[in-house]
Amino acid sequence: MEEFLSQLSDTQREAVVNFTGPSLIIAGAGSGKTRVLTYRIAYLLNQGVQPSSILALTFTNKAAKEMKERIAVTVGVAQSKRLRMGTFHSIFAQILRAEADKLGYPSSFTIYDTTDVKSVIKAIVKEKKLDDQIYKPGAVLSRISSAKNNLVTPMAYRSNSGAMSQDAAAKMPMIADIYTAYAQKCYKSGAMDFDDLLLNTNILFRDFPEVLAKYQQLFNFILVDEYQDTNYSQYLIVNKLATHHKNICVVGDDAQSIYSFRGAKIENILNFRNDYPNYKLFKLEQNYRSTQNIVNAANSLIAKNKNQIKKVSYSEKESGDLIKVLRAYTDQEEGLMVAASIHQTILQDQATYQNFAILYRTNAQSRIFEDSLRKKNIPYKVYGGLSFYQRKEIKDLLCYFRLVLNHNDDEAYKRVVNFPARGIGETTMSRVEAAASAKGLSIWEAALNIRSLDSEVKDGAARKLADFAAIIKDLATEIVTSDAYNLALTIATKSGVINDLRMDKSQEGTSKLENLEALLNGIREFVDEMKRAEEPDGEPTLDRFLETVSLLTDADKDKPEDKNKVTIMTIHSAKGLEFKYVYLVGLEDELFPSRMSMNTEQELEEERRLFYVAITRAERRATISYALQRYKWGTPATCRPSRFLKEIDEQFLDMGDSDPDNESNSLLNLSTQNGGFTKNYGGFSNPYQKNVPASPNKITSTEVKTKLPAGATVFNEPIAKQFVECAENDIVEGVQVEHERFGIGKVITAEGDGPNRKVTVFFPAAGQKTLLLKFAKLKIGL
Ligand SMILES: Nc1ncnc2c1ncn2[C@@H]1O[C@H](COP(=O)(O)OP(=O)(O)OP(=O)(O)O)[C@@H](O)[C@H]1O
Repeated sequence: MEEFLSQLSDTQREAVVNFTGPSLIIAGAGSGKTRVLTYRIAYLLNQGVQPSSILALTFTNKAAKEMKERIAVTVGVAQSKRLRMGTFHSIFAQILRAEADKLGYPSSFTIYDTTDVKSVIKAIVKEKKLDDQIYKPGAVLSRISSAKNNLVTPMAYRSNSGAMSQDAAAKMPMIADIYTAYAQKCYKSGAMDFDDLLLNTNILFRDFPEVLAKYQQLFNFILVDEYQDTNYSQYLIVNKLATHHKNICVVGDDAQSIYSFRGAKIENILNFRNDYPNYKLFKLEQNYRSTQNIVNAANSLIAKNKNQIKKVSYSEKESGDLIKVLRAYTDQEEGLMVAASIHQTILQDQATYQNFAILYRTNAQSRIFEDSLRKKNIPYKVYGGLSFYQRKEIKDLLCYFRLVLNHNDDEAYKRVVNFPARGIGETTMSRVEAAASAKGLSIWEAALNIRSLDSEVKDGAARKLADFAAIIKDLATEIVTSDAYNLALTIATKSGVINDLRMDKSQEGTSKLENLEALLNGIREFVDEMKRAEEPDGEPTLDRFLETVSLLTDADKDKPEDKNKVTIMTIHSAKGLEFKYVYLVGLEDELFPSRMSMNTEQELEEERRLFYVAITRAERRATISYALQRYKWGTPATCRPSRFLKEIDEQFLDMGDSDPDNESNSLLNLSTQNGGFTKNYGGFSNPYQKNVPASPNKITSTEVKTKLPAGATVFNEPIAKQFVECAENDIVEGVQVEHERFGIGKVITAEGDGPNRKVTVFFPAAGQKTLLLKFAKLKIGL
C-alpha cells in the first residue's frame, strides 16, 4: 500500500486517504484525477471496506474497466470485481432490471438506441398527421430528452409554462402530445431510452422509499468522476443515495464542463459546497501531462471565462514548444498541412501513429483529414462514425435477439417481421400498427389477435403473422437453457437470417455474413470473459450482452486492431484522453466557436471550455490550424480566424509559418491579389492580423479572377511559361493546367482514361474543382 501511495504527490495523497464525509476534488486538466480516484478506491478496499458497498460512477465504460484493472493490480481481482463501477446508465440499468416489476416493466426491458427512438417519434408524427418538416425526429428528441433530464414527466410537461412557451416559440406546440404518446409507446413496448434509465431511477427512488433505503444502506462510499458534466437527473440520484452515509466524493474540473447541450449542469459542481457545507476541498493543480507552454496557453484562454472556481494550473515539465499556428488558404490545404506535419513529426521524433490526434468541433470536418491522411498512407481511425452495431445486418440480428427476449418490443418487431421475406407486406403491417395504436396494445399483441381487431386483414396474412409469432415463441423457449452465444447462434440460424445472407453471393452479401460472424464471435468472447471473471451479479445471458452493446459510448468502441493509428475525433469525444501530439483544426469563427453557440456569454464560455479541453489533451506539442476559405454547401466561403486565437496569450504561440511575409510552409504561395481570400477581419489585432494577406484589389469569392499577375508563383513553383493543348492522359497529378474560366491551377488527383478522365484541380482563383476532361478543355503548362 505504501508503495502505491508513494506514486502520488502530497496533495493527491491527501485526497486519497481522507475518505470519509463529503469531498470535493477540483482537479485541473492532467492533474491526475483518474489516478486519485483509482487509488482512493484501492485505499478504501485496503482499509477493509466491502467492495460491494462502493459505488463508482465514471463517464465511459472504458474508464471504469481501466480503473478496475488498475485496482485489481493493487488489491487483487477478487476484490476489484465486486465493485459497483461503471457509467450512470449501466449501473442504474442494472438496478432498474432488479426492481423493474415495481415500475411495471419486464426485467428484460429493451434499451432503445437513438435510431429506435427516432423511428418511434417518426411514427407518432405520422399518426398525428403533423408536418414532418417541422417535427423532425432529432428536434423532437432533443425536447423530450431535455424534459426527462430535468425530471419533467409527460404529465408535468403540459403544466410547465416554460417548456410550453418554448415549444410555441419554436412553432412546435404539439411536443407535449408527442411526448405523451412516445412515453406510452415505450411503456407498452417494455422499452426505455437512455434518458429513461435516469428518469425511472429517480421515479423508483421517489415512489419506493424502501428501495431507496436499501441502496442508501448498501452504498457506503459513492465516488463520481467528471462531476462537472452530470445533469440534474444524475445529480438527484447521487444526492439521494448519499444522504445516509454522506461519504460522497466528487471529482471534476469546472473548466472542462462541455456537455450542457446534453443537459449537464456546471452548477452541480459549483454548488457542491452548498449541498454539503462541511465538505473537504482538495485542489489538484499540478498538471503532469503537458508542457508549460501548453498549460499556460490553456490557462490564458480559460481566464477569459467569468464563471469558474479559482485554481492555478501549472506544469513543472519543460517549457516545450510554442503552440504552432498553421494558416491554410483552403480547408483542403489545411488537411494536407496537418498530414504533412504528422508525417514530418513521425520521421523527426520517431513517434508512432497512436501518438497523434486530430480534434475538431464537428464531425463533418473529418472527411478532409481522412482524405489527406489516406494520401500520405497514414493509418487513422475516426471516432463516432457509424458504429458496427448500427450496420443493417447487425442491427437486424440484434432486433431478433430483442424480440425473442421481449416480444412487446415494437421497434424490433417492425424491423424483422418481414426479414427474411415472409410475404408480410406493408399493408398488413400498417393495419396491425393501427390496431395496436387504437387498442393501446403492442404490435406483438395486436398481431396475435389481428383477425378480431381488423376484419379486413385476410386469413392468409393473419396466418403468416401467426407463423412468425410461432418462430419467436419457439426461440424464446431456449432462453432458460442457453448462454448468450448458443442462444444467439440458434436465433441467427432458426430465424433464417444466416441462410438468407448465404444465398446472397454478392461481395456485399459475403461481407455482411462476415459481420454477423464477427458479432457472434464477439458474443462468444463476452460469454468467455464473464465466465472467467465470475462476475457476482450476473450470468452471461443474451440480455446482458444486449445491455452492454446498448450502453457503449464512443470511447468504448475502440478495437484492438486500431491501436496504432492516428485518432480523428470531435473534442467532445476526446474528453479524458491524452496524446503526445494534438492538432486542433478548423479554428475559425462560426466553426469554433460554433455558429450555434455564439449567441450568449454562457454559450461562448462553454466553447472556451471546449478549447481548453482540446489543448490540454496534448502532452508534448499542440498545433492549431485554420483555413481562410472553406466549402459550405458546395460553394467556397471565406472564413475568419477564431476569436479564441486572439484570446490566447501571444507569448505562447508560434505564428511563424502563418506570417504572410514568410509563407514557406504553405503549399500555396499565392500572390496578394488572389481572389476569394480577402475578408474583412473585423479589426482583429495580433496575433493573426499580421497573417492576413494585404489585398489591394478586393475580390469576393463569387468574383473569380482568372489571371495571376506576372511573376506570381503557384505551389511554390514558377508558373509555366505557356499552356498548350494535350492528350487527356497527359494531365497527371502535379502538373499545372489552365482552364478558360478558372485560370491556372495544379492537378491534385487524376483518374480514368481518355475523355472520361476525371481530374481534381486546385485553382488559386476559384478553389478546388473536379472536372471531366470530356467537358473541360484544359491546357497543360510547359
Ligand atoms: N503524481 C504523479 N506523478 C507523475 N505523473 C502523474 C501523477 N499523477 C498523474 N500523473 C500522470 O499525468 C497524466 C494525467 O493524469 P490523469 O489522466 O489521471 O489526469 P486527469 O486529471 O484525469 O486529466 P483530465 O481531466 O485532463 O482528463 C497521466 O499520464 C498520469 O499518469
